[in-house]
Amino acid sequence: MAMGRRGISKQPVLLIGVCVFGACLLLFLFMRGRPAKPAPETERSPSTATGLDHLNTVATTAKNDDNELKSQIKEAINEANHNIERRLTNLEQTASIYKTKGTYTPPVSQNTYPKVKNLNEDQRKRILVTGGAGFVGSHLVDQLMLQGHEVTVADNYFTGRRRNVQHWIGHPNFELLHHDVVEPLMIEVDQIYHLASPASPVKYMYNPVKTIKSNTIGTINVLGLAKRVKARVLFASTSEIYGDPEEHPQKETYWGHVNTIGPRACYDESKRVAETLMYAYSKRDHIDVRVARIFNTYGPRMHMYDGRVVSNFIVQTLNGHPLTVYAPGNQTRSFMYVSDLVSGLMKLMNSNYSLPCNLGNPEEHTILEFAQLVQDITGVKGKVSMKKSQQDDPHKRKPDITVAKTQLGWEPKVSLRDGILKTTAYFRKELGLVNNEQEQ
Ligand SMILES: O=C(O)[C@H]1O[C@H](OP(=O)(O)OP(=O)(O)OC[C@H]2O[C@@H](n3ccc(=O)[nH]c3=O)[C@H](O)[C@@H]2O)[C@H](O)[C@@H](O)[C@@H]1O
Repeated sequence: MAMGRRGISKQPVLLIGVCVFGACLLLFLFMRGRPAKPAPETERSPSTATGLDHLNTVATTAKNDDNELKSQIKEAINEANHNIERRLTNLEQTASIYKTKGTYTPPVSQNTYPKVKNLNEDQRKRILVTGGAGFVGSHLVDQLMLQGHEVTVADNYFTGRRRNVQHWIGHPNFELLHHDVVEPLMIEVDQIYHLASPASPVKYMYNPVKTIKSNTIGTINVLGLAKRVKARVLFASTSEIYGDPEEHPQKETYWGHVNTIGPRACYDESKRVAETLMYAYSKRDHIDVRVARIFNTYGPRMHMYDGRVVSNFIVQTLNGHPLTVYAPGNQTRSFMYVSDLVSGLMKLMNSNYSLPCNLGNPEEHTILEFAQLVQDITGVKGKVSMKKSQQDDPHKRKPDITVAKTQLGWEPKVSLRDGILKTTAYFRKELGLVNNEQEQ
């Protein structure tokens, strides 16, 4: 019996041995048969890359020495497994931080930040910027940080980008939350700049219901937070609440002319409701509110494919493509550089003025003139390609900024020429037409 058992038990061992050897041989032949074309480094994790390179080396050097081959392959597989386990542990740690804190700020290798002011406890405010990773939001965050405040950014990254605030990540005064304002947020703050909303017509028309939710439910959530923690709120409203205006230039007292069922209504009407909510909460719950009606703003950190006219024209010019002008071309806009807007927003927030306030540059141009200006300023000649008109596109727009001048002592400072030059320099970099060092 004993002899029989020993005889039977030898067979599976032998079988397993043959299988392992066969598998290794197949792997060896497979590696040898593969063309020597490694995947690009960016597509491979370091652990996978190390493991595969090792296997390749083993497979090509071991030749006929099967035992050596087997043990080296085993070693390579162990090493790859070990690396995978290590990376999994790291990911699990990250996930558990995210689960408990609702946020995860990865460590950054750099520890040099732009120099911020050292404010004492009384002067330093805790400030929330919704949409703070967006084009305007990130410039505002820069100024608030430089002034020495504690800044929390909440952004869902629909149009915002982490890279816009990358330079603050890890700073003790800065926190970045991946958060959509349609969900409530529970934090302690003294001031809220509520900027979260898509702003380019192309982007806000992409999902009209989502745009409406961001501006209505999002604003209710922000006002709810303001009520709980007694924070002052500034809402980023827009010149679009005037619709296709019948009064020119537009004063804050003008009630507007909006097509409630047109393609722009999701933005225009939800911004109008948001303004209404601001004053309804203010009246009922005594919340301190500010409403900025922002006119066409441009500058660095606009997305290359944002879709608005300034980024479109500059990128088209630099790419040598025709400039797309929507008919008729004699519609007008007044363009403000982003740093002017940021100083206006901060002045309004810290003023005693609580009624809506226009922030814009009153210098008005037709779109055809603007196309010519972009070419003159950049020094690159291009063609104009006339496209069919956009439904409900406002025919004219120009802010009356008397209120901002008298109540805030604010007016724009950056000329269109300087602003376009700075923005062009930014897009040159984005397009890879110049390296970073050259531009700085
Ligand atoms: O800043 C504002 O006051 C508001 O206006 C903008 O809307 P709009 O003025 O239509 O912005 P653009 O998309 O830049 O268009 C400006 C004009 O240029 C025209 N355009 C746009 C893009 C293009 O490639 N070609 C072109 O001729 C448009 O038809 C429009 O007449 C945005 O909707 C809002 O973010 C903002 O609140």
